[in-house]
Amino acid sequence: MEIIHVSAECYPVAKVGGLADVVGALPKYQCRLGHFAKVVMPAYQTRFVQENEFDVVYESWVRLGRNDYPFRVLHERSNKLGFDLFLVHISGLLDREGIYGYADDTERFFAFQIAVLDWIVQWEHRPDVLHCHDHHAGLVPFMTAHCFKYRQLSQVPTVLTIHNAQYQGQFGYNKLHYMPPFDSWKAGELDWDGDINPLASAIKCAWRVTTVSPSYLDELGHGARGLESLLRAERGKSHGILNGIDNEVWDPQTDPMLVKKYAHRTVESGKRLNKEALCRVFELNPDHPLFVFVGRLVEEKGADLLPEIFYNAIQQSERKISVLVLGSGNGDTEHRLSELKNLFPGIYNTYIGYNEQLSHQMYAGADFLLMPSRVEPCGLNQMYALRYGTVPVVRRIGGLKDTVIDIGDNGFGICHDQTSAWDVERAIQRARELYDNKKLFKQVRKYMMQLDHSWDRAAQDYIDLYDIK
Ligand SMILES: Nc1ncnc2c1ncn2[C@@H]1O[C@H](COP(=O)(O)OP(=O)(O)O[C@H]2O[C@H](CO)[C@@H](O)[C@H](O)[C@H]2O)[C@@H](O)[C@H]1O
Repeated sequence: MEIIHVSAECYPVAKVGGLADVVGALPKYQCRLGHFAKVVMPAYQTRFVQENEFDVVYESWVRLGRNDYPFRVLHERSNKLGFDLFLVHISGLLDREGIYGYADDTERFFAFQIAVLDWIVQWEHRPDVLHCHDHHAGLVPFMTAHCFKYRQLSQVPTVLTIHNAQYQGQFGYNKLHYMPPFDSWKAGELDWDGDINPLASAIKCAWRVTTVSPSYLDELGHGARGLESLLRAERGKSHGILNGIDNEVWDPQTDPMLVKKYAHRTVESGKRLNKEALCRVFELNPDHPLFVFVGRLVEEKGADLLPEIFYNAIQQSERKISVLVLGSGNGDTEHRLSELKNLFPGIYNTYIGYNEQLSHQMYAGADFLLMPSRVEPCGLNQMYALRYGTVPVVRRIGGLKDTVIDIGDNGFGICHDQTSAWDVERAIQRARELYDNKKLFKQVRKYMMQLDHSWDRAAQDYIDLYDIK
């Protein structure tokens, strides 16, 4: 089967969050199952793009309104990622250092999707599936179904994977003319609530819709930033497939970013050395349980509550915990988290920014990883934590509910039901009790490191889904 993944992110080419991890791993595992999975994404100015070699496989131009943008499709030469990687290079639009957050993001991703289809439609053969990830690829199902110039692709099944329905990419009808000529009777399939909404359009037009965990699919029916009724209406073609993790990138036995590599048999000494190194850099006490948070500092992750949670938890523990935060996002949260350093030197520290290596070192060096998310479609961090022997402290929601079992239920994590400071503080207290129960703590760590969350299962689940005809 030939599967084309269309995405805005792919690790290690360009990463903002979990979308990149999934698109960097799923195709690799699909190829290992004997299929031809490929990724096509924008050519940003990232290190990976600058340091690797590419061949030009197609050249043309995209028209957006009155502007013409020449574009090139580049193919990575060495198959470095374990699948074919194609980049769409559009000068002036996509070739920037950042991935999102520009005033013309609508134009950028519109042009990207048109370029992708212009390229694919002139192939001599048809791919078996176009697999679109999130709203940046959300106009593809509409375009293949209704744009005249893509008629030859109209029979190619399209799959939409929703990694996060909080972001929908909506824009006004003043940009409708960017769309290549289409059957205007079908314009309603672009619309949601008076806007053109790429995510809603993809939910309507895609052949199948998937979410990144089964619980998230259920939750979207009553919380999806306005798309609840649409998701309920399209439930029949929707499936929840739990993400996996790339066991090769995330393996404490081989991870080159760690100070000391370790396996489940050597978890105690291995984690101790990583913890000491981390605590040295951030001036924390390695004898206290180390709680960490890694992620985007946004409300959906519960990051706005972290300053209050840490303030209270540090007092409640009589200053006998260590805390380290890595993340960036909301300016006010960043500021409040940084301020806390002045109150609790030697106990609390924070790194505002993005740092892949530090994230690995934190999963390895920490005792507990906090994820007090309000919304968590799947969550990968908790699965990385499990693999590195770090106990996840999570809210029971979305994929967190599907992957973490509380120690009270003979599991390996600490769960709480709400995203409130009180709930998280209670959970931290339970975590301290677990830390003090050395025998149980050791047992739990060893056990969770042997859980299998690799992509093998989920990669096959997607293949089974494409196969339903
Ligand atoms: N400052 C920083 N420095 C270094 N690394 C950082 C970082 N901030 C985040 N990361 C990394 O980014 C990734 C975050 O992945 P998540 O799946 O937890 O969340 P995200 O909300 O981005 O993804 C969305 O898509 C994924 C994939 O489907 C879903 O799991 C998730 O629930 C959904 O919200 C992890 O690899 C984490 O280590």
